[in-house]
Order: sequence, then structure tokens, then C-alpha cells
Amino acid sequence: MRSLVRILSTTRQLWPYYLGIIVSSVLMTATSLVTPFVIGRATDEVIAMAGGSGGTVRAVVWLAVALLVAEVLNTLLTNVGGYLGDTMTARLRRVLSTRYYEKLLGLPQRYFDNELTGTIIGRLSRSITEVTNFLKSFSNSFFSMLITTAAVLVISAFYSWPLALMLAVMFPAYTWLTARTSRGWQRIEGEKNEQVDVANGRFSEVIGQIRVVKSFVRERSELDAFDRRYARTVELTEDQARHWHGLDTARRGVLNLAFFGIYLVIFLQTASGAYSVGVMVLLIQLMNMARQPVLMMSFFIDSGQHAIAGSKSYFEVMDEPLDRTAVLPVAPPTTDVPDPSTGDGHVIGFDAVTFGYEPGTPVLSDITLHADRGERIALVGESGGGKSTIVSLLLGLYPPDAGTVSLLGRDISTMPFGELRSRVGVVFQDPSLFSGTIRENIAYGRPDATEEEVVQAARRANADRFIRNFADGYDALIGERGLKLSGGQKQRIAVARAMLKDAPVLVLDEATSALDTKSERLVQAGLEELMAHRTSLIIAHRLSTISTVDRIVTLRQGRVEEIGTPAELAVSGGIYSELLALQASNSVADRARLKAYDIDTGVAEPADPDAEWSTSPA
Ligand SMILES: Nc1ncnc2c1ncn2[C@@H]1O[C@H](COP(=O)(O)OP(=O)(O)OP(=O)(O)O)[C@@H](O)[C@H]1O
Repeated sequence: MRSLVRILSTTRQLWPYYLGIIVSSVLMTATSLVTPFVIGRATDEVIAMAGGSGGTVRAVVWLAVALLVAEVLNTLLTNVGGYLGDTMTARLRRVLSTRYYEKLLGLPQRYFDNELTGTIIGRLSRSITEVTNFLKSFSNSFFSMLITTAAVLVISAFYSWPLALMLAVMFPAYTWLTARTSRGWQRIEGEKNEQVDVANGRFSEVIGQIRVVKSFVRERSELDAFDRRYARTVELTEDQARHWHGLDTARRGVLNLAFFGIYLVIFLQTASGAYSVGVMVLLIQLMNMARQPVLMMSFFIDSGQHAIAGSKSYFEVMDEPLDRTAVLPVAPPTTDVPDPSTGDGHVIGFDAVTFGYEPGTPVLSDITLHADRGERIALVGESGGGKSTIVSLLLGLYPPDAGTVSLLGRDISTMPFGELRSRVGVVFQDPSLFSGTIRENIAYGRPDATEEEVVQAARRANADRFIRNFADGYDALIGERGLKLSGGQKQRIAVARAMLKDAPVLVLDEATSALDTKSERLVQAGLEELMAHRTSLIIAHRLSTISTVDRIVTLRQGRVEEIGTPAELAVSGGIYSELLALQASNSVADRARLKAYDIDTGVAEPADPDAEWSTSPA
């Protein structure tokens, strides 16, 4: 319940709507309370007329008109409340969704390492749908329910205190019984949500990588795993529904008995002449009205439980600690980014940096390396040796456990994220494009770029020619993550994107052998153009690239092994000289060793001897 109060208190801008809905529902209730009185009165008039003991047609007509007015007003107020409810729901959905998204965008990388995208999205939609539905029905009906209850109690007390007493006991008893049922229900609902979240997380992963799924013929098993999760929710729902509806039957049985007593009292008291038939009709209608809030209570508690269970996961995300700053980073205008040449010290600096994703398991230990202005530094090491982790630390995606990472002479932990990241251009191994047009992708980091600037960046990245070959040119839609482009084309768009960002520092994770020689050359030429006049940190996957850098940093088991020029390291006996020797060798073992360094030699792989084994006759 606390979470619902929290939602109400954090959506203060919607209070005029809540209030409007409450007022219209109160007025609506008032108009419905008029009806039993008018009908009761009309009954007495009609009986009197029929018995010839008074009553006039005029009075009966006026009573019918009063009934019409009350019902028309009721219709109008219902629709005003409905309109406000619909608008409030849309606004509430907007506020809650935007806040959730804003929060997610501000969460540290570590959070995303442990969550599936589909789970995050599924949770959002479920939480928000349930919370908004509940608040809508709550504001629409709760106050009308309270007023109906109070009015029915007061009116029935006026005519018959035993009736009022029975109602006064029944309302809280029924609410208490309903609330008691809810604890077990919520636990099961939590389990069901968990199953659905995991299934949806996998669902979106599978759809996002459908090519892999198809190529490994895993459609059926993915579907089965998905179905198993939903089958589990059916089992859980069976338990939950049995529990809920079993108790609901008992509760309603008690309610039926209570109403039996109430009607009996009304009939007997009328028969004994305690009140007129008109009053009896009035009381019967009032009792029927009293039934509504009691049953509604059950509905409230049911939808309230959904909302509480749903909002729990919403608030779990909202309570996650943010990534260092409370506001989302904004890239400063390019004019605000000072010339790196004015900074003191190194452009990139790692001083005694130690870092691990899990506490106590360092991936990088005591890393010290520096890059000066305009230098190209290659990181070389075994796969899993921590090269990408160094890049992540430079981008401030994770804070180091010890030591300092600095950029342009400043400790990055003191730099706003927007400033830090606007100074580092990145070309990832996976180009990570977005659906939309080629132009939008190139201008992703600078949406204000002119057409001229976009074309210029594409030209320098060797992409302009292939872009113009598309019928729609720069307006061509490239599909999800650039699905409609070739690997080399994607890479060149990513290079153009970094080119347009024009950051003084460049981080480059070279594409591996996914490209053919021709596109590799085109991409390489684009990268050369991009690296010119910038300080670059390169995760190199080609010996040809490594041999042209200013300095090589070799990593072994998360530690810096050597730092030196290619010429120095070629003869030092370390990793680089080992790589050069391996490249010259034709042995399968040596090739495998090169692969372990993610180094592509550009030479065709020799046949796998194991393959021969398996095909040779026994
Ligand atoms: N997000 C993460 N959470 C937990 N462990 C991680 C994460 N990312 C990487 N690791 C682990 O950290 C180690 C270093 O990974 P990293 O990606 O930095 O290596 P790399 O040298 O870039 O490898 P490659 O050349 O294969 O890309 C690996 O053991 C990896 O399993």
C-alpha cells in the first residue's frame, strides 16, 4: 500500500485530475441516492391512488420527471468522470513511464550487465498498466463507495436501527476477510511475475538475434522453454485462483446470509406496520445499493493487489542507486570542449588502476599506461585479458577499485559524464547502429549537424559512395541495429558517426575478420582518416595495425607486461615478438595461439586435423 501512496504523492501534478474524478463520483453517487427516495415516494403515491385514498397523477408525473433529471445528471457525471479518468490514466502512464526510462538511462552499466532487456521492458509495461488501472478505478469508485456506505448506514438507521447495526458489522467484517486473503495471493503473484519477466526477457533476446536462432535450428526449443514458463504461470494461477475464489465463495456465502437476515427484518417490520410499502421499497433499494460497495471492496482489493505487486518491481528499479550523478548527462556544445592541447599532462592516463566486475576477482591489476597528444596506442593481450575493460573504465562505465583514470590531465571521477564522453569518440567492434535512416545514424552524436557535415563525415569514412547507391541515399532505412547493411557498411557508418562527433580522443575496437579484404581496406582507410590528429587507444586485431602504432601495451593476466614501440617490442621476447613469430609459423598450434590473442593474420586457416581424423576410415 505504501507504494501506491508513494505514487500518489510523487504525481502531484495530477491532483486536479484526481480531485475532478473524486468530485464527479461524489455528485454521481448523490444523484443515485435520490432514486430510491423518488421510487419509494412514487410507490406510496401510486398505492394511495389505486386505493382511492389520495395521491395525484400530477405528483406521480413530477416524481417521474425527478427520476429522469437524476438519471440524466448521473449519466452526465459518469461521463465527465470517465473523461477525466481516461485523461488521468494517459498522463499517469506518461509520468511513470518517462520516470522509469529516465531512471534506467541514469543507472550504472553494472545494472544492465545483470538484467535482460526484455525483462526490463516487460516489468515496465506490467507495473504501469496495473498501477494506472487501479488508480483509475480507485479514484472513480472509492469515494462513491464510501459515500454510498455512509448514506445507506445513516438512512437505514433513521428507519430501522437493527438494519443499520447489521450493515455496520457486515462492512468491516467483509473487508477484513477480503484483506486476509490477499497475503498468500500476493506471494503467488510475485512468482508469476517473475516467470513472465524471465520468459519475456528471453523472448526479446531471441527475436533480437533471430538469425542465430534459425541457424542453430533452436526455434522449437526456445518456444518450448517460453511455453514452460507460461505453463508454470498457469499452475500458479490455478493455486492462486483456488485460494482466492474458495475464500470468496465463503465470504459471499456469509454475505448472502447477512442479506437474508436484512430482508427478513424489512419484510417482517413492514408486515407489522412499522413502515409503509413505499418505505419498504426505499429500504430494499438501499440494501441493494449497500451490496455494491461490499462487492466492490473485493474488486478493489483484487486490483489493488495487482497494483501493489506490480508497483513493487517499479519501485525496485526506482530505488536503484544512480550512476554517480542524479541527472542524465548532457553533451556540452562543441564550443565548450576545450582544446586538449591546453590541458596539462597526458591525454589518457591510467595510474595503478585495479578493477574487477566481482569483488575480490580483479580483471585488471595495477595498470599504469599513458597516451600523449596525437599518440596511437595499441592494446594487445589474450582474449579476455581485459582490453575492453580498459576502454569501459576510460568511458567511466565502471569506477576503478583502486588507482586513477584521467583524461586530458583530469581525473575522470571528477568530470561530469557529459563532458567526459563528449571528448571520447568510440568505434566498437559491433557497430551498434539504430533503426532509422543512415543520416540519423551518422548524426546520432550531433543531431544538429548540417547536411554538408553529415556528407563530409560519410565521405571521409569511405561511406558516401555506397550510401548514394541506395535508392533513398542518406534517407535509406537500415532496419533494427542496421540489419539491412553489410558488416563493412555498418562499420563505415559507425566510423562516420565518430568522425562527425569529432572528439579529441578516440577509442577503437578494430573489427575482426568479419569483413572481406576489400571492405576491410575501405574500413581501414576510413579509420586512418578518423585517427589523424587524434589520440587513439586501439584494441587491435591485426598485426598490420599494431605495427603502425606509436606504442604497444601488452597485457597478460590483467597486468601490463610491456610498453614500447613496435620496434622495441619486436625483439623484447614478450607477447608482441611472440605474435610476430607465430605469424611466421604455419603450424596449427601456433595459429590457434594467435587466435587466442584475437589476432587476424589475413592468412587462410589451414585445415583442422581433427576434421581429417573424423572422416578417415576406422
Ligand atoms: N560485464 C561483465 N561482467 C562480468 N565480467 C565481465 C564483464 N565483461 C567482461 N568480463 C570479464 O572480464 C574479463 C576481461 O574481459 P574483457 O572484455 O575486458 O576482455 P578483452 O581483452 O577485451 O577480450 P576480447 O579480446 O575477447 O574482447 C573476462 O574474463 C570477462 O569474462
